[in-house]
Amino acid sequence: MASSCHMTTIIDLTHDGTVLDAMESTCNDLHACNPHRDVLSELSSIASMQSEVLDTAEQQQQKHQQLRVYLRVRPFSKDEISSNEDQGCVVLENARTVMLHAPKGSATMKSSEKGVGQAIHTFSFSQIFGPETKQADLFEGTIKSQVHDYLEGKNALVFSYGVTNAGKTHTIQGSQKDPGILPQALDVIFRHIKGRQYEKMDLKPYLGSDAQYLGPDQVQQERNTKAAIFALLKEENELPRVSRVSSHSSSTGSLSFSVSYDNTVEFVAASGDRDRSQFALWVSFYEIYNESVYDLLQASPTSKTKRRTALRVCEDSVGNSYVRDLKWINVHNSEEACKILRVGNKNRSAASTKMNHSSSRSHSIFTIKLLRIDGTEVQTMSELSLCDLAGSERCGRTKTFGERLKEAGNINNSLLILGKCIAALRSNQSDRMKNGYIPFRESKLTRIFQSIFCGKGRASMIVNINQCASTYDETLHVMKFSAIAKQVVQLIPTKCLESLTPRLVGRDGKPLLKNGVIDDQALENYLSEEELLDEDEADMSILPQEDLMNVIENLRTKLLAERRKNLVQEIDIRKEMGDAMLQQLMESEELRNCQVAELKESYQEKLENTFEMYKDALKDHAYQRALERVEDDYVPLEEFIAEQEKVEALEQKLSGSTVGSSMVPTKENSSQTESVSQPPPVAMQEGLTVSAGDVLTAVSKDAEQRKLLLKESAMEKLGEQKELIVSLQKRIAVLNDALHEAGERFFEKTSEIETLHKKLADQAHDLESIGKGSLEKDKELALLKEELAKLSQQSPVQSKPKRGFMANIRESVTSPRTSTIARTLRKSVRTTPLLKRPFH
Ligand SMILES: Nc1ncnc2c1ncn2[C@@H]1O[C@H](COP(=O)(O)OP(=O)(O)OP(=O)(O)O)[C@@H](O)[C@H]1O
Repeated sequence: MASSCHMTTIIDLTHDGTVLDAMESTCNDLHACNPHRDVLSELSSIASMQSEVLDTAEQQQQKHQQLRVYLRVRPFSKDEISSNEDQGCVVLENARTVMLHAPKGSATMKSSEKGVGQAIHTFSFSQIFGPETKQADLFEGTIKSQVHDYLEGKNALVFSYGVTNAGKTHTIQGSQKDPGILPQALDVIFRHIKGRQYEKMDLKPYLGSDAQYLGPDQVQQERNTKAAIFALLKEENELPRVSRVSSHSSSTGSLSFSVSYDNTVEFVAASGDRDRSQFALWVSFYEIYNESVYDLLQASPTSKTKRRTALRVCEDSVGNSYVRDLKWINVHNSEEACKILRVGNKNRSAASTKMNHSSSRSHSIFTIKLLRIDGTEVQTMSELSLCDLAGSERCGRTKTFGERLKEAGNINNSLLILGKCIAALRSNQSDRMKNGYIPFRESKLTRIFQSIFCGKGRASMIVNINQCASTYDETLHVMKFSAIAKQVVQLIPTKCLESLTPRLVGRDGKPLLKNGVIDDQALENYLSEEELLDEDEADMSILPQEDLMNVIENLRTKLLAERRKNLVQEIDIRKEMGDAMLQQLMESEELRNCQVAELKESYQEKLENTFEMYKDALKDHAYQRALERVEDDYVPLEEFIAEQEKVEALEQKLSGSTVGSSMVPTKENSSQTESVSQPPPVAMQEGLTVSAGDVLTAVSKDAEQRKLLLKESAMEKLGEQKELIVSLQKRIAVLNDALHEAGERFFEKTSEIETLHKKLADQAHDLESIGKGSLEKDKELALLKEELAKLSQQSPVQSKPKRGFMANIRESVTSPRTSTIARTLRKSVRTTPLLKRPFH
């Protein structure tokens, strides 16, 4: 089997020894499949810190306070079984360990087959709840202790996390027969405060952690608001009822909860010493969609054009975040609370339908604030929030575009920031010296629950998964995220509870209560929330003036320091950027110079070669011409020497005959003489009477003359050749100049050619559009022709003039255009090879 040859990753975060390796492998795998790589670097750092063994007492305590992360596995639906989703991907090893086997075809399996990542992963949780787990058991095993702490005045936050359709809402809200942890918690709370309810409705949660005293008119206003909200359900004519026989039940209208959980007795017993206290319960229900907060108790506008009002997240004077203008409704029993839940669900689905998005794309938060009141004094105020997170699937899978992409981005972003905060918290906790930045303010979700993560309450997470093979990769991603979340240790200082005592504030920022008695003067000065809230972000106006001045002074100092820091940073950045730009400019300048030099060199070489070629050609030509001229009159030297020798021989012969007797030339001799010296001496022709001495003299004179003639002609030719050479040299110089000039012109022409290239491209483009236009015109013409043909058929009398008309159209529409195009085409055809011809 393929999976057997792949390595198994054990991510057992409860055993210190294995943590390091496990986290590292988690991070590696996340790198392979998770787009949020920056979180992962932070997560890797957690892994390294985990290597420290938790064995001191303090660390042991921390271990107990680790963020509790539970796993709930949803059972298969019938459809899923029939579509072969059950491929044994999720195997529960024991109550704390689960093994994930990548199915065939999943990205994880493909990666592991390529040698990246593993096909089998093991994860451990605080507790695992299998598919058969009952809702009551889940409540018992998960948030029961948190609800207990809540009743004692501590804050609690529960996240329900997982991909869409994994069972998050089922876990929180449940169904009619199977109520989730929220109705069960409400049931427990109301059973706890039964008979001790503060009925007056005049003490209400205010800002982040304070309480507000309401005047009679304001109380009336609260009643009206509550009635108006409940009225939204009246049309459905469902009366919620709580029936408790052997089990406890509550209703949310269409959701009629039957709560079988019955462990509230222990809570009541535990708080027996506080019997004198009374309790007021206020609830709110809101959602965070696309990084905007919307009150789910505010009916969404019916008009399509009207938008829902987004609420602002603010901080009070002690840094507690709260949603400004959020509706808080005083509820007296589970039914009322569940009605609120139902109204919220209704508004949520109405808004999502109107906006054309699935409600699972928003985070919904149901908050219950419990005020413990002694007389007229609010002793404690605790908060229980149940947060049903949006589906955790990523963009790639959902194939989102436009608004959906933004939405998916925001969902992923808030979950990413949640992950970042968790990682940063863990990192800071591991290294006491470290005080790293925790990006709470980067998403609405983390900003609202910042105080809980910072020790003002306990958080837990219920991770929901389905076992479907088709969603395996997403499920693995969810598991890895939760493995990291489980590493967060929540340090909750015991002193923190004292600071939770809510204050009632007046106009001057002083508490309305003095020693447990309402200060009438302060009450008179009491301003409405609207008047107090000048600032959007932090409601500083509720502070005493002195404190306010201090705060302002502090802020001013901080601002100055921050500005200075910014200025220095800006200067540094500017300098850095300037240097970088200068460097870049210099580099590009150098590159350009090199290119120019190279180009110059290559052209110079080409020019020199061309020049040499021309020079050689000219020399050759000049030489040939000179040779041609000389050839006509040229007497070869050998011939000349042979002639001279003959003359000399003749001279010798003649001198011989002068010494002996008078020489009578024989026929032979005369013919010899004739052949040797031409023309023969006149005396010889005249008769044999001429003496030999005279003949000799005449012959030698003739030879002398011939010599002189030859010499003169040779000298003449030499002079001519010299002149020719000089003139050729001059011509070469002229040609040199011309070549230089040609070189320069070549550069000019090259740039011109480039421009022409561009023009040509433009013209080709124009031509194309003209061509298109021409086609259209042709079509029109064809239509016209058709119409004309039809018309001519209809009225034969007019056929002659129509033909002429058509011919005109053809001539005026077709010919000029065709000729223009043809001309342009011809031109471009002629131009192209010219431009392409290389320069020699
Ligand atoms: N433990 C369970 N037992 C039986 N049915 C369950 C369980 N968990 C979920 N379901 C059913 O599975 C379906 C999907 O559950 P649910 O709507 O809670 O998923 P979800 O994660 O909240 O989805 P979304 O993100 O779309 O809100 C519902 O029909 C629900 O009734």
